[in-house]
Amino acid sequence: MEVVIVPDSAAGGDLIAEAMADLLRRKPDALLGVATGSTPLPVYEALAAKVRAGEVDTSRARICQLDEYVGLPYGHPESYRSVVLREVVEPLGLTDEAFMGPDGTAEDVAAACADYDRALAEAGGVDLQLLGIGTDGHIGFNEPCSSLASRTRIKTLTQQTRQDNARFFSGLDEVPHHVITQGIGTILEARHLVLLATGEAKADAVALAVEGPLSALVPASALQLHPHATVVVDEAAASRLKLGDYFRATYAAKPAWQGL
Ligand SMILES: N[C@@H]1[C@@H](O)[C@H](O)[C@@H](COP(=O)(O)O)O[C@@H]1O
Repeated sequence: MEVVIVPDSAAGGDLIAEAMADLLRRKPDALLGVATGSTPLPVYEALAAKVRAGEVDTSRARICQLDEYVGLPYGHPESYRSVVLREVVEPLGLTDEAFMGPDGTAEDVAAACADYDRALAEAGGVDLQLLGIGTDGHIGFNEPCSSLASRTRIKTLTQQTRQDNARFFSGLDEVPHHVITQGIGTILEARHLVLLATGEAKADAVALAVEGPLSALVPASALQLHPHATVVVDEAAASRLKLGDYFRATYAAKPAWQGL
């Protein structure tokens, strides 16, 4: 696992957008897995700016969702499908054709989950999966004690996560209890995992994920199992890392040709 400590969220966004652009220059139809929440927005803004500046062509890029609420009506502004279309697909000038996600409106949720895992595999697998982290250490919507081998499935949100996400809804009661999320096993199949965490509120979760034991209690610790995992954190999110100085020195000495 590589840990990169950046001064602020904008620098983290630039760094990851450049990694995505670099991937798309090598593989124009790369499948990019995207995350929702506030944290990844600087990544999407920086990537869209690169497209406008002619630095990268995303016209053949493919985008896939990490997770979804169950039961929000199609077109609900806070369904993750709507969020990803609004924040990623449209700004990159892509159409719905380039986009795939699990069906949170399906009557047969188990079948929708299995369908999504199959669709990801048939698409050739995810090339780069961007992740955020919940304050409880979740990735996607894999809450604490999710199996490290889990596949895409339905999960029940913790009260903490529902409270954290209530800001996107008119109140806590509006936040669904159930979600579909790529499993931890599914996420680990992506070729490159990039987790972005910013702000003091994520510092404990980051320290446990990076330096704690591998544990289902901290789902993000599963990144320790992945051969190509990059954790990008700002100073506040890095503040509880014991090895912060080592991570800084290692990144400062990294040959530029290696990229992320
Ligand atoms: N399912 C999403 C996660 O993918 C995201 O990482 C998390 C943190 O969001 P934020 O970046 O807004 O803190 O929120 C939700 O739970």
